[in-house]
Amino acid sequence: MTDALAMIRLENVTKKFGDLTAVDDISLDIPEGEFFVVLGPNAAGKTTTIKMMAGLLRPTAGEVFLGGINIRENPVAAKKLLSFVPDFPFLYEKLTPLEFFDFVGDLFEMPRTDARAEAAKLVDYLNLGDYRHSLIEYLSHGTRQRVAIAAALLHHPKVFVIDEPMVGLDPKHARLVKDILKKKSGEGMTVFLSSHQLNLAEELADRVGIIHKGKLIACAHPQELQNAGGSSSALEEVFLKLTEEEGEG
Ligand SMILES: Nc1ncnc2c1ncn2[C@@H]1O[C@H](COP(=O)(O)OP(=O)(O)OP(=O)(O)O)[C@@H](O)[C@H]1O
Repeated sequence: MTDALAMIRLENVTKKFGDLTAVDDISLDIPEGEFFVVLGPNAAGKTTTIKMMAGLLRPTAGEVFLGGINIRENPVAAKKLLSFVPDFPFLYEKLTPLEFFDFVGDLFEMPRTDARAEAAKLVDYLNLGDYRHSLIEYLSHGTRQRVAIAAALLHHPKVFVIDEPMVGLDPKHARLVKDILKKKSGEGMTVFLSSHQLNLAEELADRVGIIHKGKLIACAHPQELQNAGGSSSALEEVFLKLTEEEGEG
């Protein structure tokens, strides 16, 4: 992966809110097709990092690049590569999922026939068939979450950023979401996923990053992290040890 173009690049990114440094000088390169999972305790700075990647927050210092494009200098071109699913996605309540997919397809200037063909595949895959004509306002949290993920996948994003994707999903639908993200990553989509679920990182990640107190304190293949924690440590032990040691210093 030496000189491959990083699909996501954070260059000395810092975000301050008044006196609080929420993200502290993070640098990170994520190559095309990598499945990157970021872990960290509450208030570590994960969502703030993600919002800077998605162009929703401007770093106090440092730069973010998507596909080599500086998101501050060229936000529209950078965001065309991106899909971002927040932990509580915004959806238009008065649309049905199919109407919403049409809307998203138009937003990304997809030909209607392509958008509908892709939407049909995603509806099928994510088990949304029974709800495709229901108003979004009547859907359960887990169903809405799947609608948001389907909408985000519709335009074949190069970079897929998702904050806490499994919240509210039952085991069957969590499995479907994990499988489709892993499959898309295998096809070249770069995934940046934030979670509290360590097993998710063990299962899916090509690389795991641990953010604590705004700093990226570890970044490696899950197995390497486990090895670093002792012969057969579970990722949980490594995570607890790293975030505890850094804790009261
Ligand atoms: N808009 C804001 N104004 C002031 N402080 C903020 C703002 N957004 C986040 N913070 C603070 O920045 C720190 C990092 O928050 P962030 O939401 O990035 O953490 P997180 O790692 O996503 O946490 P969690 O796992 O609890 O969701 C926290 O102390 C939070 O209170």
